[in-house]
Amino acid sequence: MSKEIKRIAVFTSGGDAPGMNAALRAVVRTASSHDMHVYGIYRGYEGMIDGDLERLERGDVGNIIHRGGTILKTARSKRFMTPEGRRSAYESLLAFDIDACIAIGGNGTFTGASVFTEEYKIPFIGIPGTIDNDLFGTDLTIGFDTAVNTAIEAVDKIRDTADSHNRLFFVEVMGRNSGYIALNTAIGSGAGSALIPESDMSIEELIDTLKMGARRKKLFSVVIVAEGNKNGNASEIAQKVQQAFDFYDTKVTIIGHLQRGGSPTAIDRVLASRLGFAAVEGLVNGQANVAVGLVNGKVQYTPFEDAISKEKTLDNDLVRMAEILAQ
Ligand SMILES: Nc1ncnc2c1ncn2[C@@H]1O[C@H](COP(=O)(O)OP(=O)(O)O)[C@@H](O)[C@H]1O
Ligand SMILES: O=P(O)(O)OC[C@H]1O[C@](O)(COP(=O)(O)O)[C@@H](O)[C@@H]1O
Ligand SMILES: [Mg+2]
Repeated sequence: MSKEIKRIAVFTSGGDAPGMNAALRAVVRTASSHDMHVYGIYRGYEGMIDGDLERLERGDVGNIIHRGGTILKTARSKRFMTPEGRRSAYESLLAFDIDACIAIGGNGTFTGASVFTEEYKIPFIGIPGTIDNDLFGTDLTIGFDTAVNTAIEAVDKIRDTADSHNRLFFVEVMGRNSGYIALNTAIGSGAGSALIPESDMSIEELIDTLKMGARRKKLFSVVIVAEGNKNGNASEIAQKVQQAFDFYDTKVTIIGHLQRGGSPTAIDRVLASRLGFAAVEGLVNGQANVAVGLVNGKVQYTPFEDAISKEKTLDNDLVRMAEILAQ
């Protein structure tokens, strides 16, 4: 019989993502409804190592559901990658008498949680919070929808100026090793092409596609470049294309961290609320060392091992559709 969970700690870690606050709110309020005490850990694993924890009550998470970023702050922690760092983190959790942890973060955060729970017997539940949407075991990660909406809004604006000149814009979006943001931005903004890590499209093939457009007297074009694609960054690609094909005047826009901020969309707020709620309910029902997600609209718990190691593959039909619709 597992120990009754009375005190939990919650933290945000890795890249911040819009909706993390909404998830935190749901965790605190659901846990309170089970009479648990909740501690917020500041700055992710860094704060866990330093013992930077503070009691959070229902009222402390009021007026945050609509705010981007994370009120708990976040960090990428080198120290947690070492056994000594993790030992200090464990000692902090013991000092606060923490029975279980809820980690809101991405693949790196879950990898850290998985390593930690192998070493120390404190149950963890992961809530997928990253704009990259690169986690197996959930159709959507918190922040992805907001990031795509931000990128689409940017491309809409770029279209206006691209159309007014005879210009080819390369718009670079985030997604460390994943083309989710790029592909969805391309589909939603009606871009001419997307270069994503999952596809083998070469610069030559891209130039052929652009030439086809030029033959149809397409006077401007927008190409979405995922930062993790195989042909280099947007500036390098733009330079190569400009040298080989000068029909268009070429420009580059890197959306960058704009994609990480802003008020979460309705989809992200509802997703975050559902996942925060399900994380606590999962703990109450004996779940441990799993990530919570929504698959086909239903809550699902996936062991950390699978959430980290199994690949969430892009739907090939979606890639094919994007290519057809762009012509
Ligand atoms: N193999 C690992 N062992 C221990 N901790 C890890 C490991 N991989 C990642 N982490 C921890 O998780 C943190 C967040 O991971 P990161 O990749 O930066 O963001 P995300 O969780 O958003 O993918 C890292 O800074 C590190 O502290
Ligand atoms: O903000 P940083 O530290 O420059 O990191 C940028 C990276 O973070 C992300 O925005 C989000 O990734 P994670 O959620 O995995 O941290 C990536 O798309 C991008 O490559
Ligand atoms: Mg990540």
